[in-house]
Amino acid sequence: MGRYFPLFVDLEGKKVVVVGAGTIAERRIRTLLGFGARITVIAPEAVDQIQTLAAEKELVWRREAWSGAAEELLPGSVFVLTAVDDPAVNGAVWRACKARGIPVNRADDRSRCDFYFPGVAEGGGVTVGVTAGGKNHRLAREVTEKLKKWLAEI
Ligand SMILES: C[C@@]1(CC(=O)O)C2=NC(=C\c3[nH]c(c(CCC(=O)O)c3CC(=O)O)Cc3[nH]c(c(CC(=O)O)c3CCC(=O)O)/C=C3\N/C(=C\2)[C@@H](CCC(=O)O)[C@]3(C)CC(=O)O)/[C@H]1CCC(=O)O
Ligand SMILES: NC(=O)c1ccc[n+]([C@@H]2O[C@H](COP(=O)([O-])OP(=O)(O)OC[C@H]3O[C@@H](n4cnc5c(N)ncnc54)[C@H](O)[C@@H]3O)[C@@H](O)[C@H]2O)c1
Repeated sequence: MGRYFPLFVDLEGKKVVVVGAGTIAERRIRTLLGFGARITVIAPEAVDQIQTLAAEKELVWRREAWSGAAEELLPGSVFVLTAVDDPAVNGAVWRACKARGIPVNRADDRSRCDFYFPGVAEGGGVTVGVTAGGKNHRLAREVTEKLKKWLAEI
């Protein structure tokens, strides 16, 4: 795998589908909401924070397991994140997205990501996305934290 190009995407008012509503989905949803995305979450169970966001109408939670019927929710999604604790489900979501040409990120398999979810640092009107090329999320976090501190000072 080569290096990934850092693309900056306008998400304001745009649809993003997230499959799974656990710890990883919640962290990523928070980041995406900060960029104005209109999020639909598909999962039978959700962590409290996602339930609260749904109750506050910050996102739409479809309380259902991934299925063929849920595929109808994919069209129009700028990209899809799948962060389910079951590789079979993540694989099914991945295939459905590939069949429709929708960029997809599988949180459990770096080799099945059309894009990586970056560490995001913002400050002083600057947005930085950090990746270690899929090979070292700890390093990505460390660099992101340093950048956040540095950006807060400018
Ligand atoms: C940067 C950050 C953004 C974010 O996630 O928000 C991020 N991972 C973060 C944290 C983190 N990741 C993992 C743990 C738990 C384990 C631990 O503690 O060590 C924790 C810690 C935690 O969750 O606290 C495990 C893990 N990660 C991946 C796999 C699958 C694989 O490698 O194949 C597995 C094994 C899963 C399993 O066990 O099945 C894959 C990916 N993770 C990526 C991004 C993508 C680019 C990475 C890069 O740049 O190199 C990439 C390649 C694809 C993608 O998912 O986009 C964020 C840190 C920044 C922050 O927190 O601010
Ligand atoms: N990329 C990363 O940074 C990273 C970090 C840690 C873990 N992971 C991977 O991400 C996966 C999710 O981690 P987590 O900690 O958020 O898990 P979690 O257990 O907190 O959440 C799993 C979610 O998947 C949902 N789910 C289960 N079956 C489903 C189905 N059939 N259809 C739709 N949703 C379903 C559950 O309801 C729950 O909301 C892990 O299995 C791991 O492989 C990735």
